[in-house]
Amino acid sequence: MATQSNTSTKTFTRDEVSKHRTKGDLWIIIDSKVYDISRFANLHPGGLNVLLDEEVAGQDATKIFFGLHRHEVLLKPAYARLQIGTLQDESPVILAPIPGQISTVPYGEPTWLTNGYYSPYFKESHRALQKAFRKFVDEVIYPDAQACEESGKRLSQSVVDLMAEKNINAMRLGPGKHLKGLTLMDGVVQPEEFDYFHEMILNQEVSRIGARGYGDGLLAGMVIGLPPVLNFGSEELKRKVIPEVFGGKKFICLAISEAFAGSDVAGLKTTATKTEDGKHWIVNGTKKWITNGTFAGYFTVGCRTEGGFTVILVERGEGVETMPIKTSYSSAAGTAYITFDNVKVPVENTLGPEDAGLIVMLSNFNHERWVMTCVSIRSQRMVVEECMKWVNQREVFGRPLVSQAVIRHKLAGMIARVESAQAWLENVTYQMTKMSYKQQSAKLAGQIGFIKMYATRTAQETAADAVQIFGGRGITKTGMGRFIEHYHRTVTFDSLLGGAEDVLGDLGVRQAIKQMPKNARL
Ligand code: HEM
Repeated sequence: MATQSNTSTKTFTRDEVSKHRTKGDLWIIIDSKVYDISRFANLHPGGLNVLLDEEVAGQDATKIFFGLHRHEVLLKPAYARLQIGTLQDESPVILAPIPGQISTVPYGEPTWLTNGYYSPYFKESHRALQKAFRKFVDEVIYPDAQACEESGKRLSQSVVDLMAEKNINAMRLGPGKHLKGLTLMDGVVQPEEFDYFHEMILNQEVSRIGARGYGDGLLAGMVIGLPPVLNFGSEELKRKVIPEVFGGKKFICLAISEAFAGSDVAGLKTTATKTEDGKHWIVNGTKKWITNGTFAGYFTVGCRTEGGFTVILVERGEGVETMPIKTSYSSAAGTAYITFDNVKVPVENTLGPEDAGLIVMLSNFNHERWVMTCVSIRSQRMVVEECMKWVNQREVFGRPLVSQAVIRHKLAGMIARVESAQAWLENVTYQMTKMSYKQQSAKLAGQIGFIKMYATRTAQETAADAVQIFGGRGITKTGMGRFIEHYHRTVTFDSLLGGAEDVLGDLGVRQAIKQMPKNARL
Protein backbone atom coordinates (compact mmCIF):
# COMPACT_ATOMS: atom_id res chain seq x y z
CA MET A 1 0.00 0.00 0.00
CA ALA A 2 1.16 3.48 -0.74
CA THR A 3 2.57 5.36 2.20
CA GLN A 4 3.22 9.06 2.48
CA SER A 5 6.86 9.66 3.53
CA ASN A 6 6.38 13.41 3.57
CA THR A 7 3.77 15.80 2.23
CA SER A 8 4.92 15.52 -1.37
CA THR A 9 6.57 12.10 -1.82
CA LYS A 10 4.72 8.84 -1.71
CA THR A 11 6.46 5.48 -1.42
CA PHE A 12 5.41 2.27 -3.17
CA THR A 13 6.40 -1.38 -3.19
CA ARG A 14 7.58 -3.01 -6.43
CA ASP A 15 4.45 -5.14 -6.25
CA GLU A 16 2.18 -2.12 -6.26
CA VAL A 17 3.94 -0.60 -9.25
CA SER A 18 3.61 -3.85 -11.21
CA LYS A 19 -0.18 -3.59 -11.09
CA HIS A 20 -0.10 -0.52 -13.37
CA ARG A 21 0.97 -1.99 -16.66
CA THR A 22 -1.63 -1.27 -19.27
CA LYS A 23 -2.37 1.50 -21.75
CA GLY A 24 -3.99 4.30 -19.77
CA ASP A 25 -2.69 2.98 -16.45
CA LEU A 26 1.05 2.76 -16.84
CA TRP A 27 3.77 3.15 -14.22
CA ILE A 28 7.50 2.44 -14.38
CA ILE A 29 10.48 2.54 -12.02
CA ILE A 30 13.68 4.32 -12.97
CA ASP A 31 16.46 4.34 -10.40
CA SER A 32 14.09 3.78 -7.47
CA LYS A 33 11.77 6.60 -8.62
CA VAL A 34 8.23 5.78 -9.66
CA TYR A 35 6.81 7.47 -12.76
CA ASP A 36 3.19 7.54 -13.87
CA ILE A 37 3.48 7.66 -17.66
CA SER A 38 -0.17 6.81 -18.39
CA ARG A 39 -0.84 10.05 -20.21
CA PHE A 40 2.70 10.76 -21.40
CA ALA A 41 2.92 7.36 -23.13
CA ASN A 42 0.99 8.60 -26.17
CA LEU A 43 3.36 11.52 -26.53
CA HIS A 44 6.55 9.56 -25.89
CA PRO A 45 9.09 10.37 -28.68
CA GLY A 46 10.15 6.70 -28.65
CA GLY A 47 6.54 5.55 -29.19
CA LEU A 48 3.84 3.92 -27.04
CA ASN A 49 4.49 0.29 -27.82
CA VAL A 50 7.99 0.16 -26.35
CA LEU A 51 6.52 1.27 -23.02
CA LEU A 52 3.94 -1.52 -23.01
CA ASP A 53 6.60 -4.20 -23.36
CA GLU A 54 6.35 -6.70 -20.50
CA GLU A 55 9.89 -5.89 -19.36
CA VAL A 56 8.96 -2.20 -19.10
CA ALA A 57 5.30 -1.74 -18.12
CA GLY A 58 5.00 -1.77 -14.34
CA GLN A 59 8.64 -2.86 -14.05
CA ASP A 60 12.02 -1.50 -13.09
CA ALA A 61 13.12 0.04 -16.41
CA THR A 62 16.35 1.62 -15.11
CA LYS A 63 18.75 -0.34 -17.27
CA ILE A 64 16.71 -0.10 -20.44
CA PHE A 65 16.05 3.62 -19.84
CA PHE A 66 19.71 4.53 -19.43
CA GLY A 67 20.57 2.50 -22.50
CA LEU A 68 18.36 4.82 -24.55
CA HIS A 69 18.22 8.26 -22.89
CA ARG A 70 20.60 10.78 -21.38
CA HIS A 71 20.03 11.48 -17.70
CA GLU A 72 19.11 15.08 -18.57
CA VAL A 73 15.78 13.83 -20.02
CA LEU A 74 14.55 13.03 -16.52
CA LEU A 75 15.77 16.37 -15.18
CA LYS A 76 13.66 18.42 -17.60
CA PRO A 77 10.74 19.88 -15.63
CA ALA A 78 8.18 18.55 -18.13
CA TYR A 79 9.34 14.97 -17.49
CA ALA A 80 10.46 15.32 -13.87
CA ARG A 81 6.88 15.98 -12.91
CA LEU A 82 5.84 12.53 -14.12
CA GLN A 83 7.43 11.17 -10.94
CA ILE A 84 4.77 10.28 -8.39
CA GLY A 85 6.96 8.81 -5.68
CA THR A 86 9.80 6.47 -4.81
CA LEU A 87 10.29 2.80 -3.94
CA GLN A 88 9.98 1.90 -0.30
CA ASP A 89 13.38 1.58 1.44
CA GLU A 90 15.36 2.30 -1.72
CA SER A 91 17.23 5.39 -2.81
CA PRO A 92 18.55 6.58 -6.17
CA VAL A 93 22.02 5.51 -7.25
CA ILE A 94 22.30 7.74 -10.31
CA LEU A 95 22.51 11.26 -8.97
CA ALA A 96 21.87 14.43 -10.92
CA PRO A 97 25.01 16.46 -11.60
CA ILE A 98 25.65 19.28 -9.13
CA PRO A 99 26.88 22.58 -10.62
CA GLY A 100 30.62 22.89 -10.15
CA GLN A 101 31.08 19.19 -9.50
CA ILE A 102 34.30 17.38 -10.44
CA SER A 103 33.81 14.25 -12.52
CA THR A 104 34.71 10.95 -10.93
CA VAL A 105 34.84 9.14 -14.27
CA PRO A 106 38.44 7.98 -14.82
CA TYR A 107 40.22 10.41 -17.19
CA GLY A 108 37.17 12.67 -17.08
CA GLU A 109 39.35 15.35 -15.48
CA PRO A 110 43.01 16.30 -15.94
CA THR A 111 45.29 14.70 -13.35
CA TRP A 112 45.64 17.85 -11.27
CA LEU A 113 41.89 17.78 -10.61
CA THR A 114 41.67 14.07 -9.96
CA ASN A 115 41.38 12.99 -6.36
CA GLY A 116 44.55 11.37 -5.04
CA TYR A 117 46.89 12.71 -7.75
CA TYR A 118 49.50 15.50 -7.62
CA SER A 119 50.81 18.27 -9.84
CA PRO A 120 53.72 20.66 -9.43
CA TYR A 121 52.02 23.49 -11.33
CA PHE A 122 48.80 24.37 -9.54
CA LYS A 123 48.61 26.56 -6.44
CA GLU A 124 45.70 27.31 -4.15
CA SER A 125 44.51 30.27 -6.25
CA HIS A 126 44.36 28.05 -9.35
CA ARG A 127 42.17 25.59 -7.50
CA ALA A 128 39.98 28.37 -6.14
CA LEU A 129 39.52 29.90 -9.58
CA GLN A 130 38.74 26.50 -11.11
CA LYS A 131 36.12 25.81 -8.48
CA ALA A 132 34.38 29.16 -8.78
CA PHE A 133 34.54 29.30 -12.55
CA ARG A 134 33.25 25.76 -13.09
CA LYS A 135 30.19 26.59 -11.02
CA PHE A 136 29.71 29.75 -13.06
CA VAL A 137 30.02 27.81 -16.32
CA ASP A 138 27.59 25.11 -15.19
CA GLU A 139 25.01 27.54 -13.86
CA VAL A 140 25.26 30.55 -16.15
CA ILE A 141 27.04 29.70 -19.39
CA TYR A 142 26.00 26.08 -20.06
CA PRO A 143 22.22 26.66 -20.25
CA ASP A 144 22.69 29.71 -22.48
CA ALA A 145 25.16 27.76 -24.66
CA GLN A 146 22.74 24.90 -25.24
CA ALA A 147 19.88 27.25 -26.12
CA CYS A 148 21.91 29.52 -28.43
CA GLU A 149 23.78 26.72 -30.19
CA GLU A 150 20.34 25.47 -31.18
CA SER A 151 18.72 28.82 -32.04
CA GLY A 152 21.82 30.36 -33.64
CA LYS A 153 21.36 33.51 -31.59
CA ARG A 154 24.36 35.25 -30.08
CA LEU A 155 25.05 34.80 -26.38
CA SER A 156 22.60 36.53 -24.04
CA GLN A 157 23.46 39.98 -22.77
CA SER A 158 22.70 38.82 -19.22
CA VAL A 159 25.60 36.32 -19.52
CA VAL A 160 27.93 39.00 -20.89
CA ASP A 161 26.97 41.32 -18.04
CA LEU A 162 27.70 38.68 -15.41
CA MET A 163 31.02 37.87 -17.08
CA ALA A 164 31.88 41.56 -17.02
CA GLU A 165 30.91 41.86 -13.36
CA LYS A 166 33.33 39.11 -12.41
CA ASN A 167 36.01 40.49 -14.76
CA ILE A 168 36.10 37.24 -16.71
CA ASN A 169 36.50 39.13 -19.99
CA ALA A 170 39.62 40.85 -18.68
CA MET A 171 41.06 37.57 -17.35
CA ARG A 172 40.62 35.93 -20.74
CA LEU A 173 43.30 38.24 -22.15
CA GLY A 174 45.81 36.61 -19.82
CA PRO A 175 48.14 38.05 -17.20
CA GLY A 176 49.14 41.70 -17.52
CA LYS A 177 48.66 45.32 -16.55
CA HIS A 178 45.06 45.32 -17.75
CA LEU A 179 44.11 43.32 -14.62
CA LYS A 180 45.53 45.88 -12.19
CA GLY A 181 43.04 46.93 -9.53
CA LEU A 182 40.31 44.53 -10.68
CA THR A 183 38.45 42.10 -8.44
CA LEU A 184 38.79 38.79 -10.25
CA MET A 185 35.98 36.25 -9.89
CA ASP A 186 34.87 37.76 -6.58
CA GLY A 187 38.48 37.93 -5.38
CA VAL A 188 39.49 34.24 -5.59
CA VAL A 189 42.70 35.28 -7.34
CA GLN A 190 44.67 38.52 -7.02
CA PRO A 191 45.56 40.39 -10.25
CA GLU A 192 49.30 40.24 -9.51
CA GLU A 193 49.28 36.45 -9.03
CA PHE A 194 47.18 35.74 -12.14
CA ASP A 195 49.33 33.70 -14.53
CA TYR A 196 48.96 31.56 -17.67
CA PHE A 197 47.76 28.58 -15.62
CA HIS A 198 44.83 30.67 -14.40
CA GLU A 199 44.09 31.57 -17.98
CA MET A 200 44.44 27.94 -19.06
CA ILE A 201 41.83 27.04 -16.46
CA LEU A 202 39.35 29.54 -17.90
CA ASN A 203 39.91 28.27 -21.43
CA GLN A 204 39.60 24.64 -20.45
CA GLU A 205 36.62 24.99 -18.16
CA VAL A 206 34.59 26.88 -20.72
CA SER A 207 35.17 24.25 -23.40
CA ARG A 208 33.17 21.77 -21.29
CA ILE A 209 29.93 23.35 -22.60
CA GLY A 210 30.06 21.12 -25.66
CA ALA A 211 28.75 23.87 -27.95
CA ARG A 212 31.54 24.85 -30.32
CA GLY A 213 29.79 27.67 -32.20
CA TYR A 214 28.61 29.31 -29.01
CA GLY A 215 32.10 28.79 -27.57
CA ASP A 216 33.49 31.04 -30.30
CA GLY A 217 30.51 33.33 -29.89
CA LEU A 218 31.50 33.71 -26.25
CA LEU A 219 33.70 36.64 -27.23
CA ALA A 220 36.50 34.74 -28.97
CA GLY A 221 36.67 37.84 -31.17
CA MET A 222 37.73 39.80 -28.10
CA VAL A 223 40.47 37.30 -27.23
CA ILE A 224 42.09 37.79 -30.65
CA GLY A 225 40.87 41.27 -31.60
CA LEU A 226 41.53 43.28 -28.44
CA PRO A 227 45.27 42.53 -27.83
CA PRO A 228 46.34 44.77 -30.74
CA VAL A 229 44.42 47.63 -29.08
CA LEU A 230 45.82 46.76 -25.66
CA ASN A 231 49.42 46.50 -26.88
CA PHE A 232 49.56 48.98 -29.74
CA GLY A 233 46.68 51.46 -29.30
CA SER A 234 47.15 55.05 -28.14
CA GLU A 235 46.38 55.76 -24.49
CA GLU A 236 43.27 57.69 -25.50
CA LEU A 237 41.98 54.87 -27.66
CA LYS A 238 42.59 52.33 -24.89
CA ARG A 239 40.78 54.51 -22.36
CA LYS A 240 37.70 54.47 -24.59
CA VAL A 241 37.66 50.96 -26.05
CA ILE A 242 38.94 48.68 -23.29
CA PRO A 243 36.34 49.46 -20.61
CA GLU A 244 33.55 49.15 -23.20
CA VAL A 245 34.75 45.70 -24.29
CA PHE A 246 35.66 44.32 -20.86
CA GLY A 247 32.37 45.71 -19.58
CA GLY A 248 30.43 43.84 -22.26
CA LYS A 249 28.93 47.06 -23.65
CA LYS A 250 30.53 46.60 -27.06
CA PHE A 251 32.02 43.64 -28.90
CA ILE A 252 35.19 43.47 -30.95
CA CYS A 253 36.54 41.11 -33.62
CA LEU A 254 39.72 40.54 -35.59
CA ALA A 255 39.23 41.09 -39.31
CA ILE A 256 42.22 39.86 -41.30
CA SER A 257 41.24 36.99 -43.62
CA GLU A 258 39.53 37.60 -46.92
CA ALA A 259 38.12 35.49 -49.69
CA PHE A 260 41.27 36.51 -51.57
CA ALA A 261 43.86 35.66 -48.91
CA GLY A 262 44.32 34.31 -45.39
CA SER A 263 47.61 34.47 -43.56
CA ASP A 264 49.21 35.51 -46.86
CA VAL A 265 49.08 39.17 -45.89
CA ALA A 266 50.65 40.36 -49.15
CA GLY A 267 47.59 39.07 -50.98
CA LEU A 268 45.05 41.09 -48.95
CA LYS A 269 42.93 43.47 -50.97
CA THR A 270 41.34 45.64 -48.28
CA THR A 271 42.95 49.06 -48.56
CA ALA A 272 43.32 52.09 -46.34
CA THR A 273 44.28 55.39 -47.95
CA LYS A 274 44.85 58.67 -46.15
CA THR A 275 42.66 61.70 -46.79
CA GLU A 276 44.44 64.76 -48.15
CA ASP A 277 44.57 66.45 -44.76
CA GLY A 278 46.11 63.27 -43.30
CA LYS A 279 43.52 63.10 -40.54
CA HIS A 280 41.59 60.03 -41.66
CA TRP A 281 41.93 56.67 -43.28
CA ILE A 282 39.44 55.66 -45.95
CA VAL A 283 38.96 51.90 -45.72
CA ASN A 284 37.61 49.82 -48.62
CA GLY A 285 37.37 46.08 -49.06
CA THR A 286 35.88 42.84 -47.75
CA LYS A 287 36.69 40.36 -44.98
CA LYS A 288 35.52 36.77 -44.62
CA TRP A 289 35.07 34.21 -41.79
CA ILE A 290 35.24 36.89 -39.11
CA THR A 291 34.26 35.40 -35.73
CA ASN A 292 31.81 37.61 -33.76
CA GLY A 293 31.66 39.95 -36.78
CA THR A 294 27.86 39.98 -37.02
CA PHE A 295 27.52 41.59 -33.61
CA ALA A 296 30.85 43.42 -33.24
CA GLY A 297 30.96 47.17 -32.70
CA TYR A 298 34.73 47.31 -33.29
CA PHE A 299 36.81 45.66 -36.01
CA THR A 300 40.59 45.25 -35.78
CA VAL A 301 41.26 45.35 -39.51
CA GLY A 302 44.34 44.37 -41.51
CA CYS A 303 44.69 46.79 -44.44
CA ARG A 304 47.05 47.32 -47.34
CA THR A 305 48.47 50.82 -47.13
CA GLU A 306 50.74 52.74 -49.47
CA GLY A 307 53.97 51.32 -48.15
CA GLY A 308 52.90 47.97 -46.69
CA PHE A 309 50.39 46.60 -44.21
CA THR A 310 48.68 48.52 -41.39
CA VAL A 311 46.28 47.48 -38.64
CA ILE A 312 43.41 49.89 -38.00
CA LEU A 313 40.58 49.85 -35.49
CA VAL A 314 37.32 50.50 -37.35
CA GLU A 315 34.15 51.32 -35.47
CA ARG A 316 30.79 50.09 -36.79
CA GLY A 317 29.12 52.98 -38.61
CA GLU A 318 28.48 54.34 -42.08
CA GLY A 319 29.92 52.10 -44.79
CA VAL A 320 30.37 49.02 -42.56
CA GLU A 321 28.11 46.07 -43.32
CA THR A 322 28.18 42.58 -41.83
CA MET A 323 26.40 39.51 -43.11
CA PRO A 324 26.26 36.08 -41.46
CA ILE A 325 28.14 33.21 -43.09
CA LYS A 326 26.66 29.76 -42.59
CA THR A 327 29.35 27.36 -41.42
CA SER A 328 29.10 23.83 -40.05
CA TYR A 329 28.76 25.13 -36.52
CA SER A 330 26.09 27.38 -35.09
CA SER A 331 25.65 31.01 -36.14
CA ALA A 332 25.87 31.79 -32.40
CA ALA A 333 29.57 32.35 -33.27
CA GLY A 334 28.55 35.39 -35.32
CA THR A 335 30.78 34.40 -38.26
CA ALA A 336 30.59 37.27 -40.75
CA TYR A 337 31.31 38.47 -44.22
CA ILE A 338 32.16 42.15 -43.90
CA THR A 339 32.20 44.93 -46.44
CA PHE A 340 33.92 48.27 -45.86
CA ASP A 341 32.71 50.87 -48.30
CA ASN A 342 34.58 54.18 -48.03
CA VAL A 343 34.65 53.96 -44.25
CA LYS A 344 36.20 57.07 -42.70
CA VAL A 345 38.40 56.28 -39.69
CA PRO A 346 40.47 58.75 -37.60
CA VAL A 347 44.23 58.12 -37.99
CA GLU A 348 44.38 57.96 -34.21
CA ASN A 349 42.83 54.49 -34.60
CA THR A 350 46.01 53.12 -36.18
CA LEU A 351 47.33 50.20 -34.13
CA GLY A 352 51.11 49.98 -34.18
CA PRO A 353 53.45 51.18 -36.90
CA GLU A 354 52.08 52.42 -40.20
CA ASP A 355 53.04 50.19 -43.16
CA ALA A 356 54.74 47.74 -40.77
CA GLY A 357 51.71 46.27 -39.04
CA LEU A 358 52.75 42.68 -39.53
CA ILE A 359 54.38 42.77 -36.12
CA VAL A 360 50.99 43.68 -34.60
CA MET A 361 49.48 40.51 -36.01
CA LEU A 362 52.41 38.21 -35.43
CA SER A 363 52.83 39.28 -31.81
CA ASN A 364 49.54 37.69 -30.85
CA PHE A 365 49.72 34.48 -32.87
CA ASN A 366 51.40 32.34 -30.19
CA HIS A 367 48.95 33.29 -27.50
CA GLU A 368 45.98 32.77 -29.80
CA ARG A 369 47.21 29.30 -30.81
CA TRP A 370 47.90 28.36 -27.22
CA VAL A 371 44.32 29.37 -26.27
CA MET A 372 42.94 27.17 -29.06
CA THR A 373 45.13 24.30 -27.91
CA CYS A 374 43.77 24.56 -24.35
CA VAL A 375 40.24 24.40 -25.73
CA SER A 376 40.90 21.56 -28.15
CA ILE A 377 42.47 19.34 -25.49
CA ARG A 378 39.72 19.88 -22.91
CA SER A 379 37.01 19.21 -25.50
CA GLN A 380 38.75 15.93 -26.33
CA ARG A 381 38.61 14.99 -22.68
CA MET A 382 34.89 15.58 -22.61
CA VAL A 383 34.54 13.12 -25.47
CA VAL A 384 36.62 10.59 -23.54
CA GLU A 385 34.24 10.99 -20.59
CA GLU A 386 31.16 10.58 -22.78
CA CYS A 387 32.65 7.41 -24.29
CA MET A 388 33.64 5.99 -20.89
CA LYS A 389 30.08 6.39 -19.66
CA TRP A 390 28.53 4.98 -22.81
CA VAL A 391 30.70 1.86 -23.08
CA ASN A 392 29.93 1.10 -19.47
CA GLN A 393 26.14 1.50 -19.62
CA ARG A 394 25.42 0.28 -23.13
CA GLU A 395 24.80 -3.45 -23.47
CA VAL A 396 25.42 -5.38 -26.66
CA PHE A 397 25.02 -9.14 -27.02
CA GLY A 398 24.02 -9.19 -23.35
CA ARG A 399 27.23 -7.58 -22.10
CA PRO A 400 28.50 -4.02 -21.65
CA LEU A 401 30.03 -2.55 -24.79
CA VAL A 402 33.37 -2.26 -23.01
CA SER A 403 33.66 -6.04 -22.91
CA GLN A 404 34.60 -5.84 -26.61
CA ALA A 405 38.38 -5.70 -27.10
CA VAL A 406 38.12 -3.37 -30.11
CA ILE A 407 36.25 -0.83 -28.00
CA ARG A 408 38.89 -0.98 -25.26
CA HIS A 409 41.56 -0.52 -27.91
CA LYS A 410 39.88 2.66 -29.14
CA LEU A 411 39.56 3.99 -25.60
CA ALA A 412 43.23 3.28 -24.93
CA GLY A 413 44.19 5.46 -27.88
CA MET A 414 41.81 8.25 -26.85
CA ILE A 415 43.06 8.35 -23.28
CA ALA A 416 46.73 8.21 -24.25
CA ARG A 417 46.25 11.06 -26.72
CA VAL A 418 44.44 13.41 -24.36
CA GLU A 419 46.78 12.69 -21.45
CA SER A 420 49.91 13.28 -23.52
CA ALA A 421 48.49 16.48 -25.02
CA GLN A 422 47.52 17.86 -21.59
CA ALA A 423 50.92 17.02 -20.08
CA TRP A 424 52.68 18.78 -22.97
CA LEU A 425 50.33 21.76 -22.65
CA GLU A 426 51.11 22.10 -18.95
CA ASN A 427 54.82 22.03 -19.72
CA VAL A 428 54.50 24.73 -22.40
CA THR A 429 52.28 26.80 -20.10
CA TYR A 430 54.91 26.56 -17.37
CA GLN A 431 57.54 27.86 -19.81
CA MET A 432 55.20 30.76 -20.63
CA THR A 433 54.97 31.70 -16.96
CA LYS A 434 58.77 31.98 -16.82
CA MET A 435 59.46 33.81 -20.09
CA SER A 436 58.97 37.37 -21.26
CA TYR A 437 56.66 37.82 -24.23
CA LYS A 438 59.71 38.30 -26.45
CA GLN A 439 61.34 35.12 -25.18
CA GLN A 440 58.09 33.26 -25.75
CA SER A 441 58.06 34.38 -29.38
CA ALA A 442 61.63 33.24 -29.87
CA LYS A 443 61.51 29.98 -27.94
CA LEU A 444 57.91 28.83 -27.92
CA ALA A 445 56.43 29.72 -31.30
CA GLY A 446 57.59 26.36 -32.69
CA GLN A 447 56.51 24.37 -29.64
CA ILE A 448 53.09 25.99 -29.64
CA GLY A 449 52.81 25.27 -33.36
CA PHE A 450 53.61 21.61 -32.69
CA ILE A 451 51.28 21.18 -29.76
CA LYS A 452 48.38 22.82 -31.58
CA MET A 453 49.03 20.59 -34.58
CA TYR A 454 49.18 17.54 -32.32
CA ALA A 455 46.11 18.46 -30.30
CA THR A 456 43.84 19.14 -33.27
CA ARG A 457 45.05 16.06 -35.15
CA THR A 458 44.45 13.80 -32.16
CA ALA A 459 41.10 15.54 -31.62
CA GLN A 460 40.01 14.46 -35.08
CA GLU A 461 41.13 10.87 -34.46
CA THR A 462 39.23 10.88 -31.18
CA ALA A 463 36.13 12.31 -32.86
CA ALA A 464 36.19 9.57 -35.50
CA ASP A 465 36.69 6.82 -32.88
CA ALA A 466 33.90 8.22 -30.71
CA VAL A 467 31.45 8.07 -33.62
CA GLN A 468 32.34 4.42 -34.17
CA ILE A 469 31.76 3.71 -30.49
CA PHE A 470 28.38 5.48 -30.48
CA GLY A 471 27.31 4.09 -33.85
CA GLY A 472 24.18 5.72 -35.31
CA ARG A 473 23.82 7.86 -32.21
CA GLY A 474 27.16 9.47 -33.04
CA ILE A 475 25.61 11.02 -36.13
CA THR A 476 22.29 11.97 -34.51
CA LYS A 477 21.73 15.52 -33.30
CA THR A 478 19.53 14.64 -30.34
CA GLY A 479 19.65 11.99 -27.66
CA MET A 480 22.51 9.87 -26.38
CA GLY A 481 25.20 10.83 -28.86
CA ARG A 482 24.33 14.49 -29.27
CA PHE A 483 27.66 15.77 -27.94
CA ILE A 484 29.57 13.29 -30.07
CA GLU A 485 27.67 14.29 -33.21
CA HIS A 486 28.33 17.95 -32.44
CA TYR A 487 31.99 17.37 -31.68
CA HIS A 488 32.58 15.32 -34.80
CA ARG A 489 30.83 17.94 -36.95
CA THR A 490 32.76 20.89 -35.52
CA VAL A 491 36.17 19.46 -34.54
CA THR A 492 37.77 20.65 -37.77
CA PHE A 493 37.41 24.30 -36.74
CA ASP A 494 40.22 23.98 -34.22
CA SER A 495 42.53 22.54 -36.86
CA LEU A 496 42.07 25.56 -39.14
CA LEU A 497 41.64 28.61 -36.93
CA GLY A 498 45.02 30.09 -36.05
CA GLY A 499 46.81 28.20 -38.81
CA ALA A 500 46.36 24.89 -40.59
CA GLU A 501 48.08 21.86 -39.02
CA ASP A 502 50.74 21.41 -41.70
CA VAL A 503 51.65 25.09 -41.62
CA LEU A 504 52.12 24.99 -37.84
CA GLY A 505 54.15 21.79 -37.90
CA ASP A 506 56.35 23.27 -40.60
CA LEU A 507 56.84 26.43 -38.52
CA GLY A 508 58.03 24.28 -35.61
CA VAL A 509 60.57 22.40 -37.70
CA ARG A 510 61.86 25.57 -39.36
CA GLN A 511 62.37 27.19 -35.94
CA ALA A 512 64.21 24.12 -34.68
CA ILE A 513 66.46 23.94 -37.73
CA LYS A 514 67.32 27.62 -37.31
CA GLN A 515 68.63 26.80 -33.84
CA MET A 516 70.75 23.84 -34.92
CA PRO A 517 74.29 24.20 -33.57
CA LYS A 518 76.85 24.70 -36.33
CA ASN A 519 79.01 21.86 -35.01
CA ALA A 520 76.30 19.21 -34.83
CA ARG A 521 77.36 16.12 -36.77
CA LEU A 522 76.44 12.44 -36.62
C1 HEM B 1 9.78 8.85 -17.72
C2 HEM B 1 10.06 8.03 -18.70
C3 HEM B 1 10.52 8.41 -20.06
C4 HEM B 1 10.69 9.64 -20.61
C5 HEM B 1 10.44 11.00 -19.98
C6 HEM B 1 11.15 9.44 -21.97
C7 HEM B 1 11.47 10.45 -22.87
C8 HEM B 1 12.03 10.25 -24.09
C9 HEM B 1 12.52 11.28 -24.94
C10 HEM B 1 12.53 12.78 -24.64
C11 HEM B 1 13.00 10.69 -26.05
C12 HEM B 1 13.65 11.40 -27.26
C13 HEM B 1 15.11 11.07 -27.34
C14 HEM B 1 15.97 11.91 -26.44
O1 HEM B 1 15.95 13.13 -26.58
O2 HEM B 1 16.70 11.32 -25.61
C15 HEM B 1 12.81 9.28 -25.92
C16 HEM B 1 13.18 8.35 -26.86
C17 HEM B 1 13.02 6.99 -26.69
N1 HEM B 1 12.54 6.34 -25.59
FE1 HEM B 1 11.87 7.21 -23.91
N2 HEM B 1 11.25 8.10 -22.20
C18 HEM B 1 10.88 7.44 -21.06
C19 HEM B 1 10.89 6.08 -20.85
C20 HEM B 1 11.22 5.13 -21.77
C21 HEM B 1 11.30 3.74 -21.50
C22 HEM B 1 11.04 3.07 -20.18
C23 HEM B 1 11.65 3.14 -22.66
C24 HEM B 1 11.86 1.67 -22.81
C25 HEM B 1 11.80 0.99 -23.91
C26 HEM B 1 11.83 4.17 -23.65
C27 HEM B 1 12.20 3.99 -24.96
C28 HEM B 1 12.56 4.99 -25.82
C29 HEM B 1 13.08 4.76 -27.16
C30 HEM B 1 13.28 3.41 -27.83
C31 HEM B 1 13.38 6.01 -27.68
C32 HEM B 1 14.00 6.31 -29.05
C33 HEM B 1 15.49 6.30 -28.77
C34 HEM B 1 16.36 6.71 -29.93
O3 HEM B 1 15.87 7.35 -30.88
O4 HEM B 1 17.55 6.36 -29.88
N3 HEM B 1 11.57 5.38 -23.06
N4 HEM B 1 12.23 9.03 -24.73
